Amino acid sequence: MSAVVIDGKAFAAGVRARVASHVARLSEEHGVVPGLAVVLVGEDPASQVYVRNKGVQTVEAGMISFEHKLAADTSEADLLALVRALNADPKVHGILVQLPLPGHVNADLVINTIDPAKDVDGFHISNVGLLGTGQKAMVPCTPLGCLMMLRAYHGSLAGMTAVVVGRSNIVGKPMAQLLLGDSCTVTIAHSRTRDLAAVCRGADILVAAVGRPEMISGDMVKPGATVIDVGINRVERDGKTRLVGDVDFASASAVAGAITPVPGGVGPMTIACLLANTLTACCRAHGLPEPEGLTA
Ligand SMILES: NC(=O)C1=CN([C@@H]2O[C@H](COP(=O)(O)OP(=O)(O)OC[C@H]3O[C@@H](n4cnc5c(N)ncnc54)[C@H](OP(=O)(O)O)[C@@H]3O)[C@@H](O)[C@H]2O)C=CC1
Ligand SMILES: Nc1nc(=O)c2c([nH]1)NC[C@@H]1CN(c3ccc(C(=O)N[C@@H](CCC(=O)O)C(=O)O)cc3)C=[N+]21
Repeated sequence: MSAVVIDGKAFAAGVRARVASHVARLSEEHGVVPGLAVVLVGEDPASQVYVRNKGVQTVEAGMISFEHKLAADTSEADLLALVRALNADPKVHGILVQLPLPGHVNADLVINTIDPAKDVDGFHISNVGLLGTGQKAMVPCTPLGCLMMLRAYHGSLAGMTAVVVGRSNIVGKPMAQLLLGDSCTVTIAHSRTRDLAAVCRGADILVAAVGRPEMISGDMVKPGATVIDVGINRVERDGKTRLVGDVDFASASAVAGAITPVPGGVGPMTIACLLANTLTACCRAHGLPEPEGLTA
């Protein structure tokens, strides 16, 4: 069997087009333009590429992009002061502080200083609590993008067995909450899980968010399962730097029913969902109707 490849890049282009048309309507009918502020501390090359992509796509969607690039040795106090200034700025509807932050900064403190209504990453404890209790929240972009693709492919996910490999606050845990919200039977696996292969083989939906290149191989996949590969790993192959996922695409796609590729899968959807969250935050801030189908 050869799996259907879920085209995240095309899917993301569709989401961005829907965002852009809603943004155009907002500015025509209400004179409101959504604004996204992205804060990058330090000069990690991968983060710089990612932040640049976000800025370009924000502007392409008709929104305003505010980029704040700070030196790696910026103090925690200065970063907190910037976050508070962005909280108070009415032109800014969404705030994203790129992670990871340098070690001398308390990342939890920074994230929890963001106004929850502007927390387009959905990492603030208020949004985490709202999501966990099934209330309206800002939903983390990467898991939201995965959920959108799963819903589009399967329709209802109710009753399916889902396994999420990885328990980080930014991917694994919120992914599990969203799948539970869609009535999957959810298992979260991690580095201490016994017999990971057997756990994974029970999954109708297998989400890999591990950060280990090509760790999930075809023998860990249930025949016909849907495999979502969140991993973004830069590896050296034949003298070149290549991007690979946490799933061994060649062996897994021979067994799975559907699979997302890397690149061109979850990554582009993450940015599309960031734009969708910024639009949603803007609509909520102005008491205007929210776009449909762009939230969880
Ligand atoms: N496409 C996108 O938009 C995004 C992609 N990513 C990518 O997703 C991946 C995961 O990111 P993130 O969640 O931040 O990573 P973290 O490093 O925060 O978490 C990794 C998780 O994987 C688990 N793990 C590590 N090794 C194993 C193992 N051998 N067996 C089972 N579980 C294991 C860890 O378990 P334990 O808790 O026990 O240590 C941990 O829970 C990375 O490749 C990252 O680059 C991340 C964000 C967005
Ligand atoms: N506060 C915060 N929020 C995040 O959402 C966040 C973060 N910090 N820190 C880093 C991770 C990583 N992440 C990616 C998003 C898109 C691609 C992406 O677009 N990837 C393209 C390829 C891009 C390339 O070629 O490098 C693809 O998979 O096709 C990758 C990675 C968001 N993250």
